Amino acid sequence: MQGKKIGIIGSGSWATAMIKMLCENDQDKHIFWWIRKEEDAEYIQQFKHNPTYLSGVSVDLSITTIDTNAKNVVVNSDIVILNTPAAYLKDALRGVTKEDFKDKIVVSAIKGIIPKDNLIIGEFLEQHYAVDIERICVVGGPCHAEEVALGKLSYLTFGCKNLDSAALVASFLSSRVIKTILSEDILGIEFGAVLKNIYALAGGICHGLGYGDNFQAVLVSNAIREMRRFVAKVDGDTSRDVNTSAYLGDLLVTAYSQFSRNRTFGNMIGKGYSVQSAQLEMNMVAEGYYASACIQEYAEKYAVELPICDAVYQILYQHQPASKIIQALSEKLT
Ligand SMILES: NC(=O)C1=CN([C@@H]2O[C@H](COP(=O)(O)OP(=O)(O)OC[C@H]3O[C@@H](n4cnc5c(N)ncnc54)[C@H](O)[C@@H]3O)[C@@H](O)[C@H]2O)C=CC1
Ligand SMILES: O=C(CO)COP(=O)(O)O
Repeated sequence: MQGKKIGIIGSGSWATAMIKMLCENDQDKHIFWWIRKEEDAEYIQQFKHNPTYLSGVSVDLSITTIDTNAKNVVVNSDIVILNTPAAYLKDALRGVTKEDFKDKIVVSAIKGIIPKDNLIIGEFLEQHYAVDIERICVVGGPCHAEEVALGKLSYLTFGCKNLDSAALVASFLSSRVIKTILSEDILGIEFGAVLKNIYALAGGICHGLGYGDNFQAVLVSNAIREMRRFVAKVDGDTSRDVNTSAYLGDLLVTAYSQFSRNRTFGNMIGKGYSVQSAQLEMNMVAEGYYASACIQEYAEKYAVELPICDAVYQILYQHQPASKIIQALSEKLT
């Protein structure tokens, strides 16, 4: 086995899109891919496709080992990419120890907060697995798995305090159609991604209620300012440029794209679906639903006003009528 060994933990759309990026990138490597369900692993082994997500993507089994044991994948890899929804990460890593993560570069492709622990993934890795901040990398930027599957030109931002590590990870995912950007702003990229999901959910709710593009534009304009205020409050950095692709870019793609899980989920809520029925209707996870509850605690902790996040929380968790809450929100937007 030549080159670096790269592990992927996750078997949904984004993990499958990353498998495509890795398989199409021409650097020497071997991939270890954790698949949650035994039957899916057998299917991929036989047919070289994920049966459930992005089934058009073909898996190069000459450089990919499929495994249903996450510990094996972590232990065998030099670089481990975490790619489950945040709510399932602890479950996916059951049995994996701090020792297993020792000296690895650990990459989070997750855009969510671990519910109950209320930790973004970087914090979770430091606290639960003693992963040093220099070895934690996050992947952000506007990039839908479905467009990666279609070979559409996309840009990813790799955030790491150690830019050499960010560059190393990026070098395995880049290609003619995947451009990479490096950044040291792990915290900003992580929180930006968490918040944009909540804002896209708000946009979906408004669309479902019948608000038009004029209002959506005002909502998104307020959302990026709310994001900047929040992240600056968390780390005290007021110089961050949120108009770049990892922040504004990701907010725009999630707020407007037909592929967005969060917008689709919000749209159903705006149309009157209950949270449960909207979740059942989608075979995918809208991270913004979980993040909405978690971010309330952060807002209190950092004493920062987040009117859009508050509105989403009142609709999803306090069962307030969406039309009344969005009407009240609309009075606060500028
Ligand atoms: N889909 C996309 O285009 C992008 C997704 N992301 C992020 O990637 C992360 C993964 O999301 P997706 O791949 O989109 O997920 P998805 O919504 O496509 O798939 C759901 C995933 O959850 C897993 N799952 C369902 N029930 C589970 C359980 N009980 N225990 C463990 N796992 C379970 C499924 O196996 C599947 O991997 C999220 O944080 C998302 O925000 C980031 C960028 C793009
Ligand atoms: O983060 C994403 C694209 O950058 C995916 O999230 P959505 O599917 O909600 O847009």
